[in-house]
Amino acid sequence: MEPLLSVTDLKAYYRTEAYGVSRTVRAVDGVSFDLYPNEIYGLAGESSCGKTTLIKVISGNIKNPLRVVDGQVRFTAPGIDRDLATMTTDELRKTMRWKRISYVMQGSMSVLNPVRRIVHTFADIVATHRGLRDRAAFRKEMSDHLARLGLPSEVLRSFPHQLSGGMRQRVAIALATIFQPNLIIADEPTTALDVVVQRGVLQLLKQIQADSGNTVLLVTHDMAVHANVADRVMIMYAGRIMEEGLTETIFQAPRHPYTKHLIGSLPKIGERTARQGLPGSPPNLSDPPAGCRFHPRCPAAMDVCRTVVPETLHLVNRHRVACHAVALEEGLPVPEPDLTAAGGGAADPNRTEDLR
Ligand SMILES: Nc1ncnc2c1ncn2[C@@H]1O[C@H](COP(=O)(O)OP(=O)(O)OP(=O)(O)O)[C@@H](O)[C@H]1O
Repeated sequence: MEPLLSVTDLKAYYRTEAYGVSRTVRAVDGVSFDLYPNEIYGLAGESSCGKTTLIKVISGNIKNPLRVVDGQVRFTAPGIDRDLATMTTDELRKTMRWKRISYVMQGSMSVLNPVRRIVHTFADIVATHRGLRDRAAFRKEMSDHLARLGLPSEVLRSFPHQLSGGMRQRVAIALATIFQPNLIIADEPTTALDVVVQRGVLQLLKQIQADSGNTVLLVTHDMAVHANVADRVMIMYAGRIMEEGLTETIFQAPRHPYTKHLIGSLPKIGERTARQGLPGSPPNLSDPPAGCRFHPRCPAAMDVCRTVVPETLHLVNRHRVACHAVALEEGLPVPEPDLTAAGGGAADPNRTEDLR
């Protein structure tokens, strides 16, 4: 099957200037992955690992100081085959936003206007992106759409503040699916909600995906959400992909030490002792460590990890992992440490690269 979205060697950097000193933050640094029709793909990783930057690029929200430095974001669906990284913001807004790619974010108030009834927000979006002639037909269409999602049509007459947080988030999902987009990007969609409400919202996302056969890119740091909802999961750390695989593989047989740590830190029922955190914090991406970016925190780090960027290994069952220790476990050749690399990232091929 052909991917809906094929991201190839994407590099997206922030270039900032303060007190005459310029800094380049390598937030997404050589990322490649494919999203297929009819799947929920989970994107996981701690704060600052580059999740938001990656979805900014995919959703066409590229503004100064963010720049796409290299790579492709190819979107292929009936009637369209384009590299999103080369499209202008205006073109993306007119041809892709809502109709092809829609976006559900944490706390829906940013999409629901607090001083307007919900029906008006729906009408604005439809008027802008499809045109709105017959108001009665529009109301019927919206009521039917909400009914399909199990939502009462009365919400259309409400103001956002009259609804609970969970209901607002369901309305935001309804809004994002009006035009049956090929891709729904859900960015921490349940993070602000309590666990019971969270379950209902995730159930709705799953139901929509199953009914329409579209693709959901689910972005959250919460591994428990991925375990419950995603078909495949990708783990990012410091702007790079550490591991990707089917959800059951990632949770039952993780290979990368970082993935093992993320899964090991999930609470278990009946457990009374506190879980051990991983010492240290994600690196400063304007001066990332050489070699594997996880090596300063990795319990399995070897000399080679400090100087040579690990290649991505392709294991069975669509499982990918970038780790020298895993290569060793697999009996694959592991490079010698690069003795010419002098700390601070000199062995990182991207360090000499400048913004184009
Ligand atoms: N506008 C900006 N200017 C400079 N650096 C930025 C900017 N926005 C983000 N960054 C940096 O880019 C890196 C990746 O950030 P990003 O927000 O993509 O991570 P994230 O995984 O989404 O984290 P979070 O869950 O906290 O949003 C971080 O080092 C962050 O400090």
